[in-house]
Amino acid sequence: MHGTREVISRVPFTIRRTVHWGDCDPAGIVYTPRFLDFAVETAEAWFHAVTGEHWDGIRRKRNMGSPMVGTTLEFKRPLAAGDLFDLRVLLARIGGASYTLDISGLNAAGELAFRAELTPCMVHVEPFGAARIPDDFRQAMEAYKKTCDET
Ligand SMILES: CC(C)(COP(=O)(O)OP(=O)(O)OC[C@H]1O[C@@H](n2cnc3c(N)ncnc32)[C@H](O)[C@@H]1OP(=O)(O)O)[C@@H](O)C(=O)NCCC(=O)NCCSC(=O)c1cc(O)c2ccccc2c1O
Repeated sequence: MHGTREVISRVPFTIRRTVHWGDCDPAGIVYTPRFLDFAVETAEAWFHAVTGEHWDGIRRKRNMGSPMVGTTLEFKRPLAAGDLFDLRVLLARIGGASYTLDISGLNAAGELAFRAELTPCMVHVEPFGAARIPDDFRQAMEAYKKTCDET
């Protein structure tokens, strides 16, 4: 397949992606900062799929944002140009203002290539500050987490 990105599962939310030439360093394997891009792009798509709202929509309609307050990355196996890999999203925690996504990068053999934990925090833009996750988003996240936990 020469595709770039496609959603292959809604629960758990999973994106299949190709490693592009431009994702790689001169050694031909994915360059470290690209992994954070992969994870954040996936978090953006997950948020839209689960809440029905795009990040830009929360700014325009609710005067809110969702900046990251914490990230961790672990690298287990290299990915090379041309490789297909999956980004699978589990919702590890739903807090007051923040929540934590556990994103696994799985190679074509289904092995863990990398893992990212991302913690976005809901904020009000004006005046700027942390905000409780809105009830409709919270309900959607809880339903997603419950379905994943049961699967
Ligand atoms: C976001 C802040 C304003 C929060 O400040 P405050 O002091 O009020 O924070 P609290 O201590 O009360 O914590 C709130 C909440 O976050 C959890 N938390 C805080 N730090 C961490 C951490 N290091 N790891 C994990 N979790 C953390 C804390 O436990 C609380 O959670 P509860 O669930 O218990 O309520 C302030 O921190 C701030 O302004 N930070 C800077 C944010 C930033 O610049 N991020 C980096 C790049 S910007 C970005 O990523 C981004 C920006 C946007 O505008 C977006 C808009 C829309 C979508 C995505 C965006 C985006 O990704």
